[in-house]
Amino acid sequence: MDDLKKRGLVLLGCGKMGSAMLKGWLDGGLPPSSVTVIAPRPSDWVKSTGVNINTDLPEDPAIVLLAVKPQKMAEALPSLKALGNGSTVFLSVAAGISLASYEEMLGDKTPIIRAMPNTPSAIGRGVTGIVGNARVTADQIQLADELLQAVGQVVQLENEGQIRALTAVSGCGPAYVFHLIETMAAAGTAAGLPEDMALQLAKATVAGAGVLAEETDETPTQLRVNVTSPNGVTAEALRVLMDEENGFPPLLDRAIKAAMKRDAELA
Ligand SMILES: NC(=O)C1=CN([C@@H]2O[C@H](COP(=O)(O)OP(=O)(O)OC[C@H]3O[C@@H](n4cnc5c(N)ncnc54)[C@H](OP(=O)(O)O)[C@@H]3O)[C@@H](O)[C@H]2O)C=CC1
Ligand SMILES: O=C(O)[C@@H]1CCC=N1
Repeated sequence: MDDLKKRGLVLLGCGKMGSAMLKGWLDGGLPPSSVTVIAPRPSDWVKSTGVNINTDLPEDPAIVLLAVKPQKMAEALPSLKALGNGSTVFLSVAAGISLASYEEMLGDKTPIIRAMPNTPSAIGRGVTGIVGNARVTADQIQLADELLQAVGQVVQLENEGQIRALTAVSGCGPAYVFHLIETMAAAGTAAGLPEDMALQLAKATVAGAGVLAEETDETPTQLRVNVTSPNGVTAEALRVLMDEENGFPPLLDRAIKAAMKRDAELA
C-alpha cells in the first residue's frame, strides 16, 4: 500500500462503482493526493474529496482502476495506452470484457487484473472476485487483494471463466436483495402496514438476517429451519417461496442465467 500511496492510483470513470470503491478507500485512510480521477463530469461528491481530477497523470501509477461502462471502454482506454506494457497494473471492474481484449487494447505485456466488486464496497462490506493475466506477478495480485480488502472481502478466482457466474451472483446480487426489500415492503403495505413501517421492517429483516447468516456457524438451511415452526406460519409462506416450479429456486436460476447471458454479450 505504501507503493500505491507513492506511485498513485488512477481511476478511469468514477460513477456508481468507482465512487463506492473510492469512498471505501478514502474512509480507510488512502490520502486523496495519491488519487487521480479521470471523469468527463465529476460528481459534487468526487469534487469534495480533494482527489486530483482530470489533471496530468502520474508517470508510473501503481494501479489504474478501469470503472467506465463496458460499452465505453474501447473509446476511453486509448488515453491510457502509454501506461501499457509497463509496471502499472490495470484493474478492471467492467462486466464482460476479457483479459485478452485488454491485452489487445493495452499491449500484451500489460499486467491486467479483472475484478468484480459490488456496491456495498462503499461501506466496507463489498465482496470482490479477482483474476489476473499471465503478466501479473504474485506481488501485484497481493497489492490488488490488499486494496480491495479495504472495501470488503476478496475472493481469488481459479480461472477467468468463473468471473461470469460470480458477476451474476455477487456483482449484480445487491440489486436482487434491494428488490427483495422493495417487494417485501410493498407486500407489507398491501397487507395493511403503514408504508414507512413496512419499509423499516423489510430493511431491518434483510440486514439482520444477512449479518446473522455471516456471523453464525449455522448454515443458511439451518437458520431457515430455526424460523420455521412445524405447522406454523413461516411454513406456509415457504411453501410458496420454495415451490420448485414457481418459487425462488427456478426464478433465481433464470435470473442468474439471464445475467450471465448479458455478460457474454458485453464481452
Ligand atoms: N454498479 C455496480 O453495482 C457495478 C458495476 N460494475 C462495473 O463498473 C463499471 C461502471 O459501472 P457504474 O459505476 O455502475 O456506471 P456509471 O455510469 O455510474 O459510471 C461510469 C462513469 O464513467 C464515466 N465515463 C464515461 N466515459 C468516460 C471516459 N471516456 N473517461 C472517463 N470516464 C468516463 C461516466 O461519466 P458520465 O456519466 O458523465 O458519462 C460515469 O461517471 C461498469 O463497467 C460495470 O460493469 C461492476 C460491479 C458492480
Ligand atoms: O449491471 C451491470 O452491468 C453491472 C455489473 C455488475 C453489477 N452491475
